[in-house]
Amino acid sequence: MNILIFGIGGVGGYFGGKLAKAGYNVSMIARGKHLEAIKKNGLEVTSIHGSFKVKPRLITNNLAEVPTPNLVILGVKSWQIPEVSKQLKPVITAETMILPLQNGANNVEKLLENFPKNNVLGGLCHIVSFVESPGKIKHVSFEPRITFGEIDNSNSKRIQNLKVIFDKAGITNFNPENIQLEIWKKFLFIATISGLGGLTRVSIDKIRESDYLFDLLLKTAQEIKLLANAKGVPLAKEHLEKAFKIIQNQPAGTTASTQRDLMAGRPSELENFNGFIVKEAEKLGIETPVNKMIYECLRPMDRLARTS
Ligand SMILES: NC(=O)C1=CN([C@@H]2O[C@H](COP(=O)(O)OP(=O)(O)OC[C@H]3O[C@@H](n4cnc5c(N)ncnc54)[C@H](OP(=O)(O)O)[C@@H]3O)[C@@H](O)[C@H]2O)C=CC1
Ligand SMILES: CC(C)(CO)C(=O)C(=O)O
Repeated sequence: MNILIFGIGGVGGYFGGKLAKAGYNVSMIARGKHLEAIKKNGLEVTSIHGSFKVKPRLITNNLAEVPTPNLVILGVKSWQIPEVSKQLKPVITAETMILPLQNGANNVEKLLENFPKNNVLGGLCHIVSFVESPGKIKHVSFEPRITFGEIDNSNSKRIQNLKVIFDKAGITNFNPENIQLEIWKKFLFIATISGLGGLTRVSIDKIRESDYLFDLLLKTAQEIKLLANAKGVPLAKEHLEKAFKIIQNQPAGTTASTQRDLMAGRPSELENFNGFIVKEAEKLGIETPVNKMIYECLRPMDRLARTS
């Protein structure tokens, strides 16, 4: 099994590192100082579940050097998927599985613009991790977990094989009955806290302390549920309640990664979060005024981050 990890950031670095450590034939695509550091010293993963260092079979920025992959795990940001898909095309065969782990609800759709259905899996992950310095990944909280499945939700042989691979690598994993629902459950949680968090620039506890802001948070989530339902995704009241239980239980000081990108003036996943909600809702004739307000307030900042 040739595994290609494209993007060795917090997510690609942690899960790719675990697969390489388990002895799988892992190639990694990275760039810049990070690439040089991994080439020289290997990939170092500092984790609350046990730190380790690995040398992947191949670390490069040149896809032409990579052995034909059976599995590609995408560790880039969601807005990078279209560009990365174009780069990947020459190495993808009819048998290759492409697994996106990004936050966001339309990563599968973006992949399907470039690849046939058979190549694309649905996926997401839970972890809090980041590049600490070139060659070093830090995992600081959450039990890391990959949720994955066929986009038609069938329990195929290749999905069963993938489960064995993740199990052998010591990666907690979950093949749900409905991968679209899982993607939207995560999206409901992450898009809700990221947008308003980015706009208010305060951590979750400060939002919880304000009745006004907490109500806005709830309205953001209700609009996401409305959109999901209009798209045929059975996101239910109980999922919304569960997401808010998690929001209620987040420790003081918690911020989401997209919120941190927005606050730091880095390009963010705004377009894939609130931007996607607003545009998709407009197509379906659904009103999403709270998400629109958040999106339009943050849009100039995100644009600036991309041009500066
Ligand atoms: N980090 C986390 O805790 C979690 C993140 N997620 C989601 O996972 C996705 C990835 O996030 P995260 O890992 O944090 O992102 P990072 O920015 O840490 O990692 C992305 C990596 O991809 C690299 N990359 C992008 N394009 C290329 C390219 N063309 N060639 C080589 N390398 C490339 C980036 O390099 P460079 O720095 O040079 O741009 C960077 O190292 C996002 O959708 C995020 O929302 C989900 C759950 C948790
Ligand atoms: C909320 C969390 C940490 C869960 O994986 C996440 O996805 C993010 O911050 O982007």
